[in-house]
Amino acid sequence: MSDKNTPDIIYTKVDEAPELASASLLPIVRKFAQAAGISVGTKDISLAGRILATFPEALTEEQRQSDDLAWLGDYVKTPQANVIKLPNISASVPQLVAAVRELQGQGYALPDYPEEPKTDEGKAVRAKYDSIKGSAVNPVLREGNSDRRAAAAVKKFAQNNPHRMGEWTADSKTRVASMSEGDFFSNEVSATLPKAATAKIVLEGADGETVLKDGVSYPEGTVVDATYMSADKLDAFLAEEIKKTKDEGVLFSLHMKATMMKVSDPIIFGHAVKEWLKPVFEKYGDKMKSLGVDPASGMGDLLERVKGEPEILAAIEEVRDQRPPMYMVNSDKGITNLHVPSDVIIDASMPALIRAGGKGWGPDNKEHDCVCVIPDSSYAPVYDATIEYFKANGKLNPATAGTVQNIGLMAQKAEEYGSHPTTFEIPNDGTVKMVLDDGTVLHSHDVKKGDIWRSASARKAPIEDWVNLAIDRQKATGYRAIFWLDETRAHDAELISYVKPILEAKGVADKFEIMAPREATIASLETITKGENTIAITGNVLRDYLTDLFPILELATSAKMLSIVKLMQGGGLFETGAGGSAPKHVQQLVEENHLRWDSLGEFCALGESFKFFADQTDNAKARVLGETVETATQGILDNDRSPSRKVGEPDNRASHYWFARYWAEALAAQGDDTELAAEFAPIAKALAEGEAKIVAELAEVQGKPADIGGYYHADPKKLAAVMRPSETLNAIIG
Ligand SMILES: NC(=O)C1=CN([C@@H]2O[C@H](COP(=O)(O)OP(=O)(O)OC[C@H]3O[C@@H](n4cnc5c(N)ncnc54)[C@H](OP(=O)(O)O)[C@@H]3O)[C@@H](O)[C@H]2O)C=CC1
Ligand SMILES: O=C(O)CCC(=O)C(=O)O
Ligand SMILES: [Mg+2]
Repeated sequence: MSDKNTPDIIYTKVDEAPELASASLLPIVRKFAQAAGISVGTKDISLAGRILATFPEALTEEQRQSDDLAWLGDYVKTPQANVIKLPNISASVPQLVAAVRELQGQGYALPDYPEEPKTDEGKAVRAKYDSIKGSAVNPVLREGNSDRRAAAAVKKFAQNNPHRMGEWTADSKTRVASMSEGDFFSNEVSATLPKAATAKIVLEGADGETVLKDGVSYPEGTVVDATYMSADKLDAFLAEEIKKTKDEGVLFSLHMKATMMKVSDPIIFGHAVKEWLKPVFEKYGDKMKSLGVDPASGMGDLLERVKGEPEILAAIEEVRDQRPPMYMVNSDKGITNLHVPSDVIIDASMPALIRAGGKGWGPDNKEHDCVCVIPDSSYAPVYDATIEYFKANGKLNPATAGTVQNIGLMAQKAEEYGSHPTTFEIPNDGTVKMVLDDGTVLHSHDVKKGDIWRSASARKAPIEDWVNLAIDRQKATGYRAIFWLDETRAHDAELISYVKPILEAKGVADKFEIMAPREATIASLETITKGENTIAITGNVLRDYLTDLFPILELATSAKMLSIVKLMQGGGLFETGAGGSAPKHVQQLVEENHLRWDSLGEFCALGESFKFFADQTDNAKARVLGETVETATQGILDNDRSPSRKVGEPDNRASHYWFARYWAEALAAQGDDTELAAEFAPIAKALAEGEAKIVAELAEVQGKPADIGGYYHADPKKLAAVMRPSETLNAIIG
């Protein structure tokens, strides 16, 4: 736990593009922070780091690694917590397996990921790996609710420099398809617990009672939901949509969140793989099972396992001809939507498609309209309404559009994103019951084998904190404020029972509207189309979806978002942007030594973190650092120093040079702290004088492959060499 040796600010060590960027940015941050006596430490929450921390018994003394995630999980519950959280990989099974292989290849004697463990030992290893899988980091750190918005300067920049938007036309065939019955939305029941309780989840079937989960405890006032998705209805829906898509002559696409919804969504993804290849599974199902095929791991894994089976491969080819063309992840490499469950992630994929005018890439390497299959209908109406709005009104104009900010209920594993431990693929027909310790049957559903049943919950303290945060933000901005809650949905109705009395008690009920997601989407689009602003006050899933959707439409990317998590115990967690770890960017760096990652999210978080530190500790220098970070960020925008997407043009590393330079110049120019001004004047001068040389040194390395010594577990020396190629800059930063 934290003690006097705990660094003042924790900067997380993560994966993929943001970790590459850190190799260049962090030395700069440390140098500047040091001048104010602020230490910046790192904690490793990367996928590889978490794997190594989980298997100390398999490693040598030198190879062992501390469990930094567990440490951070405690630290975020302390009032002094100050964490800059970069995006990390939420691993699907294929990614987890690849990371283990890479580490084994580097000499770490880790056990293989057991596909179908039979022994107790195998099952224990599997359970450990499963705890690393999916979204295993964010829910642990997010001990507060979410406040995501574009900083005023960022929004202004986007309006003055509008990005390209694809055209929307009324005759677009793009549409959203969701289940109309049998899904999580239709089957949901919800109740608020009048007193603290412990629950047991059981399945009563023909051969007695099976305990699915015991000892789930909830404090008083928790909203507890239960629901299920019918496997039969899901399959029928998928079959129907595959057929309709073929008739409509557009691309078939499936959009899931298999990372964050790590139990339910890979299963649903697996149903889609099975339905797509139905004739193959009917004929060769047993053979494929014996080869270890698990549809939930995707078509990529499946093809790898059947590559020695010409008959099965021929059958797969034959099916392809009967199917509609599929939305592609990489049409050059033949990677489809159904290859890997974590390749197409709904929060990023749907906005990108919408921004492109409803287009996705087909197998012919051309853009086409798409059917967007989002099986559960709880949140699909947001995308459906957006698409219909643009079909009717044409694309959004980023030069004039207002902004949609978000206040999201997130703390303490709120709602669906905390439901993995209480999600089950039902083993036999029967009745699932949620039974409280006083014998009350809280919820009950008749289910069939293969149905996906889950319970989600939201606690009282986070809900109240969320409503109060919304009241604060509305007061600070005066914007139109909408709670995206559907009074006809069981869970939302319970939340509304919390929301209304708080608004009334505070005398602000007239400042807020409550609308179902579809109506709220239309109202928000109408508001921003007029150039006005609105705050979307949402649950956890819509927090995630909307903070990619609106930024991608308004700013071209969610990487530039300010993303603050005001921790409920007083600390601050500063997320860097609202997007992910951009795997494609790593490929580009490795192939042509160009990193197009934009660190604007890091810059925004850094400024907030310094200012928060200043407030907590009365460290006036920290405030100056925070304010000058903002000036530097503004300089990056005003002077167009953000990274380019193309090799040969300034990239992430060059943007860091400019960030350091503008930051040093701002520190040298300010009058609040003469010591800092004196210290940074010569640094600013050296950076300015070295400009031509530094820019040339950074440009020179591009265009050739770069070796970083690993994808999931890069070699720190090689990484530093690649990411800090300018001797002149390094000499100044040290
Ligand atoms: N907070 C967190 O920890 C989060 C983690 N993730 C994880 O990230 C991984 C990838 O997720 P995915 O859904 O593909 O989402 P990403 O946001 O990583 O990728 C979508 C696209 O957005 C663009 N992009 C995102 N961030 C930046 C940036 N800083 N600078 C420039 N462009 C950017 C890139 O577009 P282009 O390629 O066109 O340049 C990128 O390909 C997954 O493992 C996921 O689990 C996802 C979301 C949040
Ligand atoms: O934790 C994850 O897997 C993704 C988180 C995410 O997408 C978000 O918070 O915006
Ligand atoms: Mg997201």
